[in-house]
Amino acid sequence: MKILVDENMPYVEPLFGDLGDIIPVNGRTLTAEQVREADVLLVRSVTKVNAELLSGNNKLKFVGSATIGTDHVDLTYLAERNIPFSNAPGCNATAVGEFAFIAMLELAQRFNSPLKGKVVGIVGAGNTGTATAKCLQAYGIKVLLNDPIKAAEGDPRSFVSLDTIMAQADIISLHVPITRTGEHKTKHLFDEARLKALKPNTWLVNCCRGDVIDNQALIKVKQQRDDLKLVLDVWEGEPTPLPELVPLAEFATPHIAGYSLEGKARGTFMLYQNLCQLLNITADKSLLDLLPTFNIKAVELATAPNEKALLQLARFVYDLRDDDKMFRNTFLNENGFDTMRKNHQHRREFSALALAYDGQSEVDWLSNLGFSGVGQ
Ligand SMILES: NC(=O)c1ccc[n+]([C@@H]2O[C@H](COP(=O)([O-])OP(=O)(O)OC[C@H]3O[C@@H](n4cnc5c(N)ncnc54)[C@H](O)[C@@H]3O)[C@@H](O)[C@H]2O)c1
Ligand SMILES: O=C(O)[C@H](O)[C@H](O)COP(=O)(O)O
Repeated sequence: MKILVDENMPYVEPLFGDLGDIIPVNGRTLTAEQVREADVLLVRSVTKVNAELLSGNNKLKFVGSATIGTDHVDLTYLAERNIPFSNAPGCNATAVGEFAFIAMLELAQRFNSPLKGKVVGIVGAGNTGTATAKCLQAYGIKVLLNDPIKAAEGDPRSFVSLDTIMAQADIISLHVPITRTGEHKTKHLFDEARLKALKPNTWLVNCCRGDVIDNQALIKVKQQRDDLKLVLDVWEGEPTPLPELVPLAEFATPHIAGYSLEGKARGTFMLYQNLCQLLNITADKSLLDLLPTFNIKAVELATAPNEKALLQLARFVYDLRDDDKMFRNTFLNENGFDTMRKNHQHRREFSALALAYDGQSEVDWLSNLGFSGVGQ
């Protein structure tokens, strides 16, 4: 069996090695010719999976995408051809939630404006929005959720309108899929008018899809409003963001909010489980065996951490400043955006770090945030 795999998908060899021949490919430049003989195709978000790519292949048994988003896949075409497909919903939700939370802590430190006491509006209350809210609520932050689709479906959480978020939130974090049609379309949800209407000193975080914000309008508005602070992980026109926009963001990264080792491993593992099910094979590998041990065994806390100390703990797990610096220095190089994504592998999730502390009840919120071993 020929298994064609995006070269940026980790842990493929230990999971799929027994199932067939693994052929790594560049997902961004993948051609129909390369795909012609594949039995299985495993992609990430940079591969457009459509008739143009697949019409020359008549033996494909499975297409998997190790991602949450499916906007790069023509699902109708796959269904018409009866090619089984699965993505990996939720695989990197914790990574995105922690990324957004850490970015907010970093902004708070940089501008000497504590996160504690602020109100955060989450637009899109699915997997990644909920993971972000979980971190914020563990830390005692008031969260407002906007998701008209979930509200209509009867989700029992409280929801508010986007206008309420615009009026009340100090920080807005975006977690919607990109949709271009329909009542709730998200393309340019934040257009020039909405960007101009952001209340003074708003922090805007985008780690969903670049074109949820009109990037040209963002440049225009930000150039007139120094009070707005931006965290941008995703960009219109990836892999070539508008060069004028990058310096206007406080933190800028190349679509790696979901790139924790755990998140990436989970994505590949979910596809492994789905393919095994399809082939009627027992999935006997374990996700835990894939991850390396973390290089810090445990951190002993003398007292419950204040916000500055919390940021220090978070930086042990993931120092966003490193990625921001590297991105600014390399994004204009040839293939700079993709090279940084390809080589990205140092980041862990809070659960990788064990904390030791005597008086457990005072720091329950740290275990709610996701850290391990609190109070042991
Ligand atoms: N930067 C990254 O590395 C990264 C990682 C994972 C996911 N993503 C992106 O983030 C998106 C969201 O991921 P998720 O796992 O939370 O998806 P999800 O499907 O679990 O949740 C998305 C939510 O957005 C809601 N929604 C849709 N349109 C809306 C609108 N107009 N206003 C408010 N809410 C709306 C939906 O009802 C849904 O609940 C993905 O589609 C993907 O594009 C990016
Ligand atoms: O939708 C997703 O899951 C993310 O956007 C994904 O993590 C992006 O990473 P890629 O698949 O491009 O490596």
